[in-house]
Amino acid sequence: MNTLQNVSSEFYRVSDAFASKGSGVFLVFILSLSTLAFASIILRVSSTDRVHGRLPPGSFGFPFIGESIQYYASQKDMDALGWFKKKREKYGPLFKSRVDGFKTILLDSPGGWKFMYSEFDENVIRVLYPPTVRDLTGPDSPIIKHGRVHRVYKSFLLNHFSGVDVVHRYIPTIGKVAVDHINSLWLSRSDNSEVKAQELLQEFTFSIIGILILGITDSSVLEDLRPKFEEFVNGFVRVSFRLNLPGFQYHRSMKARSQIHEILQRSLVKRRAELEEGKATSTQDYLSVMLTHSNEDGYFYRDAEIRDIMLNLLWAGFESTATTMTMMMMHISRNPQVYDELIKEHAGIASKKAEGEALTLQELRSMKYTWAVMQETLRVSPSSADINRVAMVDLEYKGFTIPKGYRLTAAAGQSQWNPDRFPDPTKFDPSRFVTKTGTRSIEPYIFFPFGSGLRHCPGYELARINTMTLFHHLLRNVKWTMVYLEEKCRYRFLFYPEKGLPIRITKCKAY
Ligand code: HEM
Repeated sequence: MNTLQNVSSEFYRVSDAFASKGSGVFLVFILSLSTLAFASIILRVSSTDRVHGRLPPGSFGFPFIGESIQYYASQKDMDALGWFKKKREKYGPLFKSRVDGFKTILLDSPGGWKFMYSEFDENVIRVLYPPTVRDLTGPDSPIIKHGRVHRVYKSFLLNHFSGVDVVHRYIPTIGKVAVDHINSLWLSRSDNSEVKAQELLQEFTFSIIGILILGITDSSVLEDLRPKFEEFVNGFVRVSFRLNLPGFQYHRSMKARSQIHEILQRSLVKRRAELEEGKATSTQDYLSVMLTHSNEDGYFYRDAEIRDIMLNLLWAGFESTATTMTMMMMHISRNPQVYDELIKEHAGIASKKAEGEALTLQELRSMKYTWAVMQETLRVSPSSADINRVAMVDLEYKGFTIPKGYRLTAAAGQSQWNPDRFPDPTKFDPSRFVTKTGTRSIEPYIFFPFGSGLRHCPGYELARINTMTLFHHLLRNVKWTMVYLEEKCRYRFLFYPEKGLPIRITKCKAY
């Protein structure tokens, strides 16, 4: 084990003790120990590695915090002249730094990103999540697992969640939820009063995931779940010590996690009974699938695993999709020519359909311009700003050694905001992804909003269909204007409009 792994595991051990105990005596004891441990961490982190080979160029910056401040500042702001660019000019497309306490190798080339994504063997490169994410997602969470356990889970998920036949089944439900949502929440507010688009879009995404994944159709259950889920998510996005004590965000989020598990367990027990009584089908949603199908080893998931999987999917699918839709709405509002192109595309599709007829998968896939608008949204305002892995052995890349225990990081902004790859990067221009005759192909490994390789997002198709469907019905029925056209965006691991995108809605029949 090298220094970093010693440091990380020591840090995690101390942090584990903090996280699990709450008594006063224990706290005093732990506080003293942790002061010593922290001092030793600082000393050891500052010490030099014994590296076999040549490290990539760069500097680690200050002990422990390293260059985290510069790193996060450059992720917030699409300033092509920022820290990333200075580093690239000084060191080239592969450089070392220290971010979040980790000795980190930042990769800034398609070849480097391809290398990082080749998580071909968990004994070589692994996915890396911080301990708070590990705690909140749970011990049975498959996304933090590696190797065979992860692969079997992933293929189960993809078979039962993203296959074409499954997607066909989901489409009418998504269409119905979208129309009901617009009728009840958008058209009812079309008196030009101010409303926050972000909240409406979150409501929609939550209902879809609630129905398709958790199998919750009862709106009172969803209403009960929602505030608990928000508290749970705060544990990922707010900076907090990993202290399971009242007053700390970590404690509130872990408590919310237990409350959500209770709700999920009730849904699970209810569904099991409904399946036995023939009142539910084995494929009506992902909950039914998990209760009735075994994975490829012939193994049925335990209740604890099902709860963790459901909560993981809710977490992974909710914020990313809702935020992407919100940012997409903001970009459309600011670019009237994009709005006009969208109307043209959707009017063309609607003209071939009877009033109220559901969209088909083929029609959703034919929405090339809308898809380009969604991609351009994810380019300008990425919803996964960085992807992290850890080297499990000393790795060799381009004549350099990436030592065991080092973090490998691909920062979306480095690629997506680079003027050499995307000219005039601050301009919102969907034509980067689409031509008059179809989709424009993008060089591999320069744009990866849904990741790549083994960890590629399994919710990709769902996110796309949700967005295409909702915008088809929204553009048809309402016109919105931003209250603050120059509203700024904040970055908290995702980009959010600072004020929640207040808009005014009016009814319209665009096509
Ligand atoms: C616009 C919406 C979305 C974006 C931009 C997005 C992005 C991503 C990215 C970049 C990753 C890869 C992370 C890595 O390599 O470390 C990922 C993984 C994942 N996503 Fe999504 N996602 C979206 C929607 C969804 C939805 C709707 C779901 C499910 C309901 C979902 C479930 C997951 C899961 C479970 C993983 C982990 C996969 C694994 O560990 O193998 N995502 N997503």
